[in-house]
Amino acid sequence: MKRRNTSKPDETKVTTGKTNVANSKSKQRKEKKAHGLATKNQLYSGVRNKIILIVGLYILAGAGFLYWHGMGKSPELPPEVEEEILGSLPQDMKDMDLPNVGPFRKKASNTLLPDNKVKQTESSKGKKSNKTGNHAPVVPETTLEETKFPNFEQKIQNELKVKNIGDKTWTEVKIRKNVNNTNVRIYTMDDFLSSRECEGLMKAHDNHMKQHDDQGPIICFSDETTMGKYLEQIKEKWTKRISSQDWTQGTRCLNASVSAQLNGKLRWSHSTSFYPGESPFSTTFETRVAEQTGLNANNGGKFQITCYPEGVGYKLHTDCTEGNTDKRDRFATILVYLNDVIEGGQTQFTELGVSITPKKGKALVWTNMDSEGHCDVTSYHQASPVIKGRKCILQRWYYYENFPALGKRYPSPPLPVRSPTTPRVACDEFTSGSCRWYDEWNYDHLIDYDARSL
Ligand SMILES: O=C(O)CCC(=O)C(=O)O
Ligand SMILES: [Fe+2]
Repeated sequence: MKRRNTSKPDETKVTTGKTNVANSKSKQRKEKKAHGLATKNQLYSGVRNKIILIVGLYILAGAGFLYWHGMGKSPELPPEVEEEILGSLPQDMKDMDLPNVGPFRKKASNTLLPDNKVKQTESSKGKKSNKTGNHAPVVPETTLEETKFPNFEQKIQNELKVKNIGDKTWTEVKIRKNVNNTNVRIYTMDDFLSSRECEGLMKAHDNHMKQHDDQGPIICFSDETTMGKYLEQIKEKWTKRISSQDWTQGTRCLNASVSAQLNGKLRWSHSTSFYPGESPFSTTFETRVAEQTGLNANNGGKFQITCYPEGVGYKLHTDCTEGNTDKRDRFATILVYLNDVIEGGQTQFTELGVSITPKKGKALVWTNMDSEGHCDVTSYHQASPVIKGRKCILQRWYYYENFPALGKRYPSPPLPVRSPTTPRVACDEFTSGSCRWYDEWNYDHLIDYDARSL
């Protein structure tokens, strides 16, 4: 654009010169010369333009040909990527042939939930860490019969051993803060996922979200105080006082009608989950992870795609449970950025002074626990809010000690009563813009579930 503007005045000058020199022979000669030059220039530029046009057409035709023949496709990813990744995701776990795991095992739902109100959240006080991610593992009871999973193999994942393959190399991220002792190791690798894989995953997530378009979520809060803080933040748009009838009994979730009124007023990120074996991509990914990080596929849980809009981040948390005694906990996390973010959205390890900027295809892998299976609190991290653009990531958590139901879809809890496609929004640990929308339900919002884990 700029070039065209600067060259245009020069052309005008030549034309003006031509008309003003008509009476002088020398000027006429100059004029002829100038005219000749202009004609030659026109001729040259005509030829040049033609060449550019022909070369351009060839390039276009070549690109089209290559595209048609599948060049540039990542060999690992099948063509209908969004179908492959998420197309077959079951929306409802009712039909799945899974053992009855979790807190509902062998219990009728009427014996499960006491006549509790959300106010009664003493149970949550008993939690070891109130900053553990709301997606913290929901570990089914140990009595789960292993015979139901004949191929289950007990494995311990107590180390992260990154390996460079070809020109794909890991860089160890330097810890910038003085910490006395940390077991956290952080590595990054560019282009861990190809462009096509990243785009495919985002597209799959977006398409999956569209299926929920007409289904407003049910909104759950970790407790009433937290809810108060969120509502305070939107006080210009929300004046209603929440009373006990506004909750679904036995849960920390608002009922469907109040949730619907709140919908669109709070902001949140969106997560889509898929499980090992539900798509060819899951196998491609876990094989690549195993080869390049030593993280054993059998110790991996679900896969989670999360997209954050502007203004949304994710609270400061650990992926493992602080003070854990149970080693069925998240030893390591792998996170791949699926797109570039214009501004904001860094993954920040606050105790370690580390901040990673999202970059399409880049993987970030780190340890959350020590080699004995204790959660390391120096692994606290947060997603800083996206300032401009959108941020999408793929995450998978690898457990220190695996268990039979790891990486399997759990049967959904019966409460709140909802349609099979009703999503859930979890707002906890108040930090501006830390709510998350989930396409599946776990047990975190059930008062009784917390009480059981006391
Ligand atoms: O989005 C990020 O950068 C971090 C997300 C995260 O830590 C999590 O979801 O557990
Ligand atoms: Fe995390």
